Amino acid sequence: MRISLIDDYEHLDEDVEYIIENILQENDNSGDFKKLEEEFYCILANSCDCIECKNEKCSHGGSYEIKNNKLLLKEARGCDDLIYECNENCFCSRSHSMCLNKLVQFGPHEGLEIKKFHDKGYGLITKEFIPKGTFICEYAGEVLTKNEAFKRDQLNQASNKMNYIFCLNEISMTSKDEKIQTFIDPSRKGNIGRYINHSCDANCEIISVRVDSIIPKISIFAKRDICAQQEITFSYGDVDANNKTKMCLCGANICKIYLPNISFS
Ligand SMILES: C[S@@+](CC[C@H](N)C(=O)[O-])C[C@H]1O[C@@H](n2cnc3c(N)ncnc32)[C@H](O)[C@@H]1O
Repeated sequence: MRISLIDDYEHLDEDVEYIIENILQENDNSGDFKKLEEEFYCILANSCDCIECKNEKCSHGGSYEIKNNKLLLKEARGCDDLIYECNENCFCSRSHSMCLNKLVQFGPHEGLEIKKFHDKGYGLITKEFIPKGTFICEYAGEVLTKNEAFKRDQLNQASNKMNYIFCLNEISMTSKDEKIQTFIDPSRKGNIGRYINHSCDANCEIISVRVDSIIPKISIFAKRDICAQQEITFSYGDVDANNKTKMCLCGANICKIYLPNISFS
């Protein structure tokens, strides 16, 4: 755990454990778990040796920029750009020099609040104005194997429970045909991100950010300005034509009527 990560949020429900970063699921003695465990504890070796990581010249740089004294996601960044933040192995960390490539690793935005909605359970709102490009929080929980995610999803569906499992799909850099899938479940152990509801006209987007692990951090950024008291939302994905089970209650004009389900393909 990084000492610099500050997260003072709490769950309202005592049955849910508050964790500030992803943790690995329990060992189920499967081969898939062994592989996931290796990835989870593998440290990324791509450290930079900049005196000051101020811009694209840093091997990690170019994704964030300072606007009105705030470090925000850069407007002009390419959609396919992967974000690797500087980490403890970088020269900037040892020398405590200027670094603009550290954001997600410091923890969630302040001023978020869990609010009870009458129709869709809890949701997350902001007490203050949030400018476009602000990092809101990570969607942190248990990192699962695909098999475990599938099993938990089946149980959730059978008991008509809320679904918290998120599947992040990334295209491999080495083979375009290969998909990298990361399954995060904050239903039993998670952070403040677990309260973010879906909207068909979401004000936030998901961006994968890596700091010192191969496992990406599912990071939620504001994709437009968000006013005080507004609900924070992101899109859970596309609605699967063969799995229209839950009604979407986002209330957007462009609502697609059904809530997207997790896709395992
Ligand atoms: C990640 S949780 C979000 C937080 C959740 N509302 C709670 O009370 O903890 C996802 C679940 O919230 C509910 N939900 C999220 N967005 C929704 C929406 N737009 N319409 C209806 N229900 C929604 C669904 O039950 C979904 O399975």
